Amino acid sequence: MNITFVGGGNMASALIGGLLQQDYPGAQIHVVEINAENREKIKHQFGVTTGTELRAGIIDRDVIILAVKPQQLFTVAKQLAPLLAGQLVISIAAGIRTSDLSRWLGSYDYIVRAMPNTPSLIRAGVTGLYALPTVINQQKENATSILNAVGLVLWVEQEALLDAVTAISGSGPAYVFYFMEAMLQVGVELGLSIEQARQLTLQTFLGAVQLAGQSEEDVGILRSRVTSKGGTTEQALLKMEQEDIKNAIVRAVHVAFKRAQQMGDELGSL
Ligand SMILES: NC(=O)C1=CN([C@@H]2O[C@H](COP(=O)(O)OP(=O)(O)OC[C@H]3O[C@@H](n4cnc5c(N)ncnc54)[C@H](OP(=O)(O)O)[C@@H]3O)[C@@H](O)[C@H]2O)C=CC1
Ligand SMILES: O=C(O)[C@@H]1CCC=N1
Repeated sequence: MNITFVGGGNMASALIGGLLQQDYPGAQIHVVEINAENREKIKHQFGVTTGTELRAGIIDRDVIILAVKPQQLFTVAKQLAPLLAGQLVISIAAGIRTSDLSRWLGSYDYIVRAMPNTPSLIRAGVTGLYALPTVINQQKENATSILNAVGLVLWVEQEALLDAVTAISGSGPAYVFYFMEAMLQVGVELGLSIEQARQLTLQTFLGAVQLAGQSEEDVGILRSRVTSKGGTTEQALLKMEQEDIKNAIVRAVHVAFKRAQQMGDELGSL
């Protein structure tokens, strides 16, 4: 499949990097990017062809992945509309509904909405997918195969659930990195070198994730196994409870979900 990315920023880079790591032929990937700095970065990092314009020849490809910011999608869609002739359009924009994108593209039928995440760069991503009912099976398979190359794929039947996917796994890596930043900070405050704090923190996340993934028990039980009576973890968790950390995280993730809905409402009215 020949793929054109429109927008070559953070998420497009993660997808392209993951695809190339899986031996996807770079010659089949083209990136349209208006930002000169990002365009150069993509060209040097991945060796794929780049350009600044949407035009026939670039767009007559099997798959077009829209990877601009949600606020930029309307303009891109309006430029793209006259160039479409049956290609599969995959939009990764948070919040933007397929019905609105279809309207901007002149009642276009072949749209899949995707919500990937940045670990796609190392093929450890996870992507939620939703297809307009008019998308043909072969195109759904193509979308699955592209996103499967960079991680796990999960189709949802109701498009609204993609806003939940956005709040959990789309934004999720940032929550994890935030927690890591806190652990690293304390490690250094307590006298470890940055490298030691980094090794301890990363291996702790990796080990905990692998343990949770391989265990049949739920994460609450796994947590209780770390928490020795009268020990250190108990004190740390007590402090977290007192500071209402879990509820703060719950509220924060709900806010991400609401923001996705809000972007869909606001930008969808264009
Ligand atoms: N980052 C993430 O983890 C994830 C992001 N997403 C979605 O992916 C999309 C991109 O996000 P992200 O990569 O973070 O954003 P970036 O800003 O890093 O990337 C978007 C790029 O597209 C460029 N661009 C803007 N207009 C055009 C145009 N008309 N033609 C070609 N290129 C254009 C931008 O240029 P300029 O900088 O000059 O505006 C920018 O370089 C968003 O819709 C986001 O919701 C989805 C899942 C995860
Ligand atoms: O922050 C954002 O809006 C995008 C969507 C999910 C991750 N990044």
